[in-house]
Amino acid sequence: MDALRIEGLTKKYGDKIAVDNLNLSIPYGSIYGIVGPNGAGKTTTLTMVCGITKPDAGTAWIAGHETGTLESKKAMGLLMDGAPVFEKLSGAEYLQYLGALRSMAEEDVQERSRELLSALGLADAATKYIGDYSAGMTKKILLAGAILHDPEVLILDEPLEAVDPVSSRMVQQLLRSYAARGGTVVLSSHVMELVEGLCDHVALINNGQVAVDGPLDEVRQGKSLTDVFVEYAGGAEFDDSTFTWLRGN
Ligand SMILES: Nc1ncnc2c1ncn2[C@@H]1O[C@H](COP(=O)(O)OP(=O)(O)OP(=O)(O)O)[C@@H](O)[C@H]1O
Repeated sequence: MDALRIEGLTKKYGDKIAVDNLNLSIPYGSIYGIVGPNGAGKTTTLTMVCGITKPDAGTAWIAGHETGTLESKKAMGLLMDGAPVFEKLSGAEYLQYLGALRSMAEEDVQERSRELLSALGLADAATKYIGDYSAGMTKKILLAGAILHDPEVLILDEPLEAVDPVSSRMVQQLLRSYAARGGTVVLSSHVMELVEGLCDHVALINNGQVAVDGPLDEVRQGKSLTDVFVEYAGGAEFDDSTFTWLRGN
């Protein structure tokens, strides 16, 4: 059984096929990177996987539980880039709220919150409104919220974009340690160095489909992930004869 299995997921917006009969198998204990160009369908795929967006066809299973079921929601921790946040809760209150929602024992929530806030450099901001957090601080408190209940699978949409290098290193260590203990991380990112340094598996999504996937070294075949990305996703050459108006006289 896979930690996350996606079969035939499809989503259209009008005439645009955002996700096109997409299949993916993500093994337990892996740190799985999903990469692809802007508009490739990464976020749409992840929102369907976690039950936020209803697919037109296909389904997914999280730790063996079909998407949308209570069991699937219990099994996952979720960080969605751009999702609304509780601006009028402090970081500590947000974690308390999530703990209560998950019926966690109060002392567990206290202890885990303390550890998470401290590790993520948010201890001093624990009593500050999330609405007053910077973009990176918001990412980190959402990550703390995703991991608080020790889920089987963490689904993280662009978790480290806007996070400073010190915190990013700490988060990566946290994710590695979580995966080494059997947890599964599925993350999307545009930072190829991050994916190369952190993930053991990768899938490149292009035009709503998986262009290539597998263990990182098999996908890379001795090349950099950026080269593989450009190979599959293509890239326009910059034409120096254009933009003549840019600082032109
Ligand atoms: N709610 C929506 N209504 C209409 N079109 C949408 C909607 N959500 C996504 N799309 C379209 O679906 C396609 C896939 O978008 P998606 O956000 O999944 O891409 P992505 O790979 O996450 O991109 P990025 O790397 O820029 O975050 C895009 O063409 C986008 O315009």
